[in-house]
Amino acid sequence: MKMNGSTANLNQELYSGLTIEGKWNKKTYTLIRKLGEGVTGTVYLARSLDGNVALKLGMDQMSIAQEVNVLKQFSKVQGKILGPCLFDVDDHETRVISIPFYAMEYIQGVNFVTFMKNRGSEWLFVLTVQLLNRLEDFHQAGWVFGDLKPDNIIVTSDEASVRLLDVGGTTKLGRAVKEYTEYYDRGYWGRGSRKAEPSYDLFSVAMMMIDCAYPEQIKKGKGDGLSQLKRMVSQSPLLKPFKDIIVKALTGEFETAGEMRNALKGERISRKRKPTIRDKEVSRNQYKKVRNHHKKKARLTDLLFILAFVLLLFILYLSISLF
Ligand SMILES: Nc1ncnc2c1ncn2[C@@H]1O[C@H](COP(=O)(O)OP(=O)(O)OP(=O)(O)O)[C@@H](O)[C@H]1O
Repeated sequence: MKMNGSTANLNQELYSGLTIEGKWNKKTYTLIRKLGEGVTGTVYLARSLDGNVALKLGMDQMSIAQEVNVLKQFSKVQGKILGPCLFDVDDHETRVISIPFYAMEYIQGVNFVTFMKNRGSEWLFVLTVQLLNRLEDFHQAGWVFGDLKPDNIIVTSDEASVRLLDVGGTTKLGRAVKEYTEYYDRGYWGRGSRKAEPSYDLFSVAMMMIDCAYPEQIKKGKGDGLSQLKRMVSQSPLLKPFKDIIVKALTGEFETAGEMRNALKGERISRKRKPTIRDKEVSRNQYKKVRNHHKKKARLTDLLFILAFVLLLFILYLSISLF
């Protein structure tokens, strides 16, 4: 990530251990450690009187205000968790500059792709379904997430649930996507426009699923991007069950996140119904067991029948010899 002049100035003013007090609301925050840095500012884990929070500090009043606006709008969407909760908005005054900041819910966990390391298709199914549910909430509230990438998708440490971070890229449906990362952008791969519509986010979901299957991001070749991506999808055992669904998301065939989620669920149901080689082996063994059991039973009945017959002959012989 490029660091501009103002981000460098900002970083000179901030360090772990520093306690800042908001100019207006007078709440204090002690910076614990840096969580990350984006184009619009730096995010710190900080301690407040109410517990730990994520504090985003920036140099540009306008971009911080825009992010705050988006977070405020999200909080109006009842009953849905769209982004992190917003707690406080204020300014930190130093001797030389004024640093606007906001405090939000600290979401603890690891990013989507890191979480998927050494995990199989079942986890990929569970997490992608959760992610699609989150995106569906966004779309239904009239937004496209836009800058969907592993860093912005956290799988929480407590209950492995998917949460979305960084509202900087969220764009109203129908407008041009505000912020994107080339690799996850369908325009870059020649697969459509940057118009904010659900299929824009679904392309990024497909790219992230591909990310989970390879240790490094794919380098885009010279030819047709789609053929290259399709090849990567078919070569991966992790992605095999979702192959057709990923390709559909790459080619914009799903209109909503719900459609993609239902396709994943449908695929899983049919996968469970199809007997696997192991299932077949188990039922073959069971069949052998039952057959042997029947054979043994038949042999015993034959033996009993012969014994009864011999006994009858013996009784007959005795009665003839006696009379
Ligand atoms: N609420 C939060 N809880 C936990 N970590 C967070 C939170 N918000 C941000 N982070 C961390 O801080 C990093 C920087 O976040 P930020 O939103 O500033 O920018 P970004 O997504 O990296 O980049 P850009 O500004 O270019 O979109 C994130 O990648 C994430 O690791």
